Parts: sequence; C-alpha cells; structure tokens
Amino acid sequence: MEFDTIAAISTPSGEGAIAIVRLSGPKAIEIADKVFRAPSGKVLASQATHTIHYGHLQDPWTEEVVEEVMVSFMKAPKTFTREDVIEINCHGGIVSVNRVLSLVLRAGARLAEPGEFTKRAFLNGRIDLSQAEAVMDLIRAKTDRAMDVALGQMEGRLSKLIGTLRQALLESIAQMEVNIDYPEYDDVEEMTRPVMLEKSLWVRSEIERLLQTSSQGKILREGLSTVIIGRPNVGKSSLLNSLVQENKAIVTEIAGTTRDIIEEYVNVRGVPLRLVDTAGIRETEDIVERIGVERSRKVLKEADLILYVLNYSEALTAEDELLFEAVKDMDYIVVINKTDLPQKIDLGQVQQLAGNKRLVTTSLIEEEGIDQLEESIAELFFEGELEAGDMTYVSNARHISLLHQAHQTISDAIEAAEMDVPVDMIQIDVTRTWEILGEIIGDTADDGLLNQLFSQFCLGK
Ligand SMILES: Nc1nc2c(c(=O)[nH]1)N(C=O)[C@@H](CNc1ccc(C(=O)N[C@@H](CCC(=O)O)C(=O)O)cc1)CN2
Ligand SMILES: Nc1nc2c(ncn2[C@@H]2O[C@H](COP(=O)(O)OP(=O)(O)OP(=O)(O)O)[C@@H](O)[C@H]2O)c(=O)[nH]1
Ligand SMILES: [Mg+2]
Repeated sequence: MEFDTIAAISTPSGEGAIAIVRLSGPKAIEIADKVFRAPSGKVLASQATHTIHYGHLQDPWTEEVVEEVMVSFMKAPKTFTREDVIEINCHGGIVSVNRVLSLVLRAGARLAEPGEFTKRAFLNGRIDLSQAEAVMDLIRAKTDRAMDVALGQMEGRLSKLIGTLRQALLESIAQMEVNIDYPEYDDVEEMTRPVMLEKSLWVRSEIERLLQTSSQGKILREGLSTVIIGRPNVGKSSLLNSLVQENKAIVTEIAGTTRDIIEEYVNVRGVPLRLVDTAGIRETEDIVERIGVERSRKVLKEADLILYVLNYSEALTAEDELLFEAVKDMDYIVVINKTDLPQKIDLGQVQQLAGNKRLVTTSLIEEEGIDQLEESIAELFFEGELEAGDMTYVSNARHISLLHQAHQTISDAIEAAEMDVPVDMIQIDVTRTWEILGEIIGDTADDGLLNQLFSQFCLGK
C-alpha cells in the first residue's frame, strides 16, 4: 500500500540527552535530503541502507543551520513500518526537537497521528493486530512479568495459537462444504459430524484455556487491586508505607487519621499491586470521615485481594467479626500487627474466623514480618501456571470479549451437531467462530475499530 510520508517526535517530551524525530513513507528520504547536509556532501539517497550519518540540518529556504544531528537511513521493506524510514537523532532539548519536527513538516511530511507508525506496520502486513496491541502493552508494562507477556504477544504467540484454531475450523468448514455440495452421499454426512465435532470440541477447550489465563493477564497489566482494611489505628497506613517503602500515607496515633482512600502502585516480588489504603470502616458522625468510609466500602467490593489488619495488642471486637463476615468470600490475608506490644488478641479465635486464609504477624514499627507478607502475596498469585514462561496470556479486554463470543458460537455449533441439526445450519456457527477469532488478529477488522485502537497509542509510536 502507498501512503503519504508521516513524521513525529518518537521520544518523550522534556529534556534528555538525545531525542528522535522519525519519518516514514515514500518521500522520507527525499525530505531528509532536502534538509540534511553531511560533511562529505553525499546525499542519503546514495548511501547503503541501514546506515547512520553525522551532519547538520539546514533550513533550505533561509540556509540557516538548525541542528547538529545523526541520521539513520533505512530503506523499505526491512523497516519498522515496511516503508522507507528516516530517524533524526538530535539534541534532546524541547526547542531543538520541535525545530527539527517543524523543519521536516515544512519540507513535505505530515504530522503523524498517535500510533500511526505501528498502524502502518500492521497495514503493510509486518505484524497483525494483536501484535500491534502488544506494542502498546509493552510501553505501558509496569513490571518485568507484564513486559514478558507483552513481548511474547508481540512475537506472535497469541497470533499463532489463534491461527491454529482458525485452521482447524477451516478444515471442518471445508468438510461441511463437501457435504452440502454432495447431499446424495450418506457416507460423507456420516464422516462430517464426527470430524466437525472433534475439531470444535478441541477449539472450545483451547478457548477455555485462554480465557482462564485472562484474569491473570489483566492483573499483570493493571495491577492487582489490593485493599488494606481494618479498624482505625491498627496500622493500615503504616503497612502501605512499608510496602511502597516511602512515607506516602500520613501515620499518627490518632484513630481516624486516614479520611479518604490513598492509592499507590507497587511491585511485590513481581506481582504488581494497586495498593489502596482506606479510612477504617466504622460508624462515624464526622461527615468527611463518613464519605471516606463509604468510599472504602465501595473499593472493598472491587478488590482482587484484601489485606486485613488486626492489632495484636487489642482483643477482637464485634466490628472485627463483622469485617471477617464482609470479606469471607474474597481473597484475603490477615495481618496481625504490633507484635512488639503485649499480646491481647486471641490467636485461636482469629484462626477460627479466618478459616483457611493466610495469617501473617508483623511489627511495622520494628520492620518485622514484611518479608513473610510479601511471600504470602506472591505465593497466592503465582501458585501454578503464572510461573510457566511459555503460556499464552490473554490480557486485553477486546480479546477477552471476542473469546467469550467465540466460545458461545462454537458451543452453539457443538450443540447443534449433537442434536442432528442440518449441516448447513451448523456451518453458519462454525464460520462465525472463525470470523470472530479473526478479529483478534485483525484479519476481519473494520476501519472504525482500527482507528479507535491505534488512537490510544502514544504519539510517535
Ligand atoms: N531507533 C529505534 N529504536 C527502536 C525502534 C525504532 O523504531 N527505532 N523500535 C520501534 O518500535 C523498537 C525496535 N523494533 C523494531 C521492530 C522491527 C524493525 C524492523 O525493521 N523490522 C523489519 C526488518 C527486520 C530485519 O532486519 O531482519 C521486518 O520485520 O521486516 C525495526 C525495529 C525499539 N527500538
Ligand atoms: N507499637 C507499634 N505501633 C505501630 C505499629 N504499626 C503502626 N503503629 C502505630 O500505630 C498508629 C496508627 O498507625 P496508622 O498506620 O496511622 O494506622 P491506620 O490503621 O492507618 O489508622 P487510621 O488511618 O486512623 O484508620 C501510629 O502511631 C503508628 O506509629 C507497630 O507495629 N507497633
Ligand atoms: Mg490510616
């Protein structure tokens, strides 16, 4: 496909050592040669591809020297976009990089839209849609694991699996086609159903396996919503501060210190947590605190993990028991804090209320027990599959929704086959499944979807 030539700043805005202005398109080299002067006097068009050149940028109209640069020169098709690509490495000042961009725009390039370079890599067939989406996940990854998942997807792991599933569906569609075209052969009909059923059952089980990884995938990308709860003054804010290793939340001896929720991202042994400190949940007259308590109840409902803090040096109260009741169906870890003080809590009673949940004792003041808590969090979420490096993770809301749809249509096909519905009816569901899976990799994606997806990208990517 032939497009116009686009340009954008591909490095973050702000001061840095070096910044890059990238150009892609049929006129990239011509535009670069309009403004670039090498000491040798050679034009880029005469150079070997994939080489880098020192020189200056000169405004061709005023002949003023604009910048001192290194220019990378990459001829299509072995480039990021599969088009001719020029990368101008300039000094990383805000003025400098904007001057370079404005110069190439005046020389004939168009300002790229967000994600347009990656969109071209997709439209020119270098990557498929799920790989393009992985490029964005990679940039946004907040942990090593999230980055590994994105990298795997970028290398086409998910695409390959989807491709295999679609191939199986295609084979059974072909078989049904023969059946529809030659209805007079009964033996074809006899063969069609078992073949179709076997393949469909396999496709469905693979879709189920992918969907199972999706909740883990979401956690990897967004962080596990982890809510710290407990009565006032037990040490909730102190716990947040210990886990983020910074004094983010205010800690005082006054009960009711935290009035509203406080959010922090932390990485606990590879588990990304979106840690939420709450106002202690309790009945209160104070209007500000009451709003805080209401919000606490709300975040509690949406939590993936709860850290329930108790005071080692106080007996359990009716409020504590109510909290145990409120979280009984959720994943939680009991943190018994202030072990440096004399014991007043009945540990047997806690054990009974907590059932099979994990218990950890800490003294946040003495910095004790935090290791064990981190260990428990990691164990809870990396038990089993998450450790396996070669799993195909699905972490994208769009993919998850399409997989659910595909699961539905293939189940319809299986049910129909088992009920002796005519083959041409079954074929409709199988074909629909094939199409839905195609949307994941962008094989059957429309313009509106593409524009919406790529517009979420960073400018210059
Ligand atoms: N300077 C710079 N650094 C960068 C990028 C870039 O565009 N520019 N990238 C931007 O994200 C990433 C690297 N990703 C890239 C992915 C593919 C190709 C590419 O040219 N692929 C061709 C040829 C491969 C080959 O030489 O064998 C291809 O797949 O056909 C280039 C960069 C990270 N670092
Ligand atoms: N002795 C002792 N004191 C602690 C420990 N952890 C926290 N504290 C103290 O307990 C008090 C309350 O701590 P916070 O972290 O503010 O408690 P909180 O649960 O956030 O309290 P609210 O926001 O008021 O609900 C502070 O004075 C802390 O220094 C501990 O392990 N041992
Ligand atoms: Mg607090």
